[in-house]
Amino acid sequence: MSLLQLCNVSKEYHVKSNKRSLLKPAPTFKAIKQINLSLEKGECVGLVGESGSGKSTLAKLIMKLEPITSGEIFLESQATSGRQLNDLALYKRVQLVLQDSSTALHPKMSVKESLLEPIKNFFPSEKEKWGEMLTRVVELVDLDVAYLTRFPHQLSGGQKQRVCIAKALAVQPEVIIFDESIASLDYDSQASMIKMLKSIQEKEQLSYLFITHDLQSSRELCNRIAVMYEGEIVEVFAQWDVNQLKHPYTLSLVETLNMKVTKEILNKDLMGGQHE
Ligand SMILES: Nc1ncnc2c1ncn2[C@@H]1O[C@H](COP(=O)(O)OP(=O)(O)OP(=O)(O)O)[C@@H](O)[C@H]1O
Repeated sequence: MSLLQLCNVSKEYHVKSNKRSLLKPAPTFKAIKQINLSLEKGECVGLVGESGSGKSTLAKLIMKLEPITSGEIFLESQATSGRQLNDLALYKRVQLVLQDSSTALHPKMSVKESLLEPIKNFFPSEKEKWGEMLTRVVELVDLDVAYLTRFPHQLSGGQKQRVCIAKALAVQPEVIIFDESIASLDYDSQASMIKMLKSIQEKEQLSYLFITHDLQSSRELCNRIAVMYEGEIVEVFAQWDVNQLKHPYTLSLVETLNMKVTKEILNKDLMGGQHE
């Protein structure tokens, strides 16, 4: 069985309606429709889709931040729903890194305090190793030790994001879900972040679910890409071969990406020309 497996997962939200009748059931909106998806050990799966397609909802369902309407999510062979797996046991194995590091970090906690928090919570009986665990995550995310005494407002967006990733790594999970975690960074910072995430993944044999609306970043990082459209996974692919892609939305994404890449190459050529 896969490390993480989603089987026929659906999520419906109740919709507020002015014309509610007591005789009819409250109207619902299907945000996630019968999704099947697996993540193997050491694999990175990209979840790509337009805004509102249901990517974050899926992350929330995996993290049990919202209840599933139907279907089941398994961590190895264990169902995560109900009381079968408590929240702490789930968070020990699966961590979520969000886009907005400002809300994820306590403004009055130094970087060191923020990083020690998950270490103390998840390894309470290993006090003698806390220092070692802290050094390990700081090194993994390539964060200068000088930043340990700083507070979030004294860090750049990229540095804050590194702290958030270090916090997730501190738990020593098996799976990390990145929900648009690098989307707010500029192009160069995104590129160095991707390189770092790739190296961490290889070193730690981690599995990633990388949620993004940017196909370029997932192309560099992911083994497989699952494309979401209106609450459904419409295509999963591993080969970047346009001839093998079927869904019109995937094709339009790849076309936009190719246009972007061509534009970047042209821009680079132009810049090169100017320097000569
Ligand atoms: N708590 C909620 N109640 C009702 N509808 C919701 C709720 N949360 C999300 N939705 C709806 O579910 C759909 C999917 O939302 P979701 O946030 O998962 O999309 P997304 O693909 O992550 O979008 P984005 O890329 O913009 O973050 C949207 O139409 C959204 O309005």
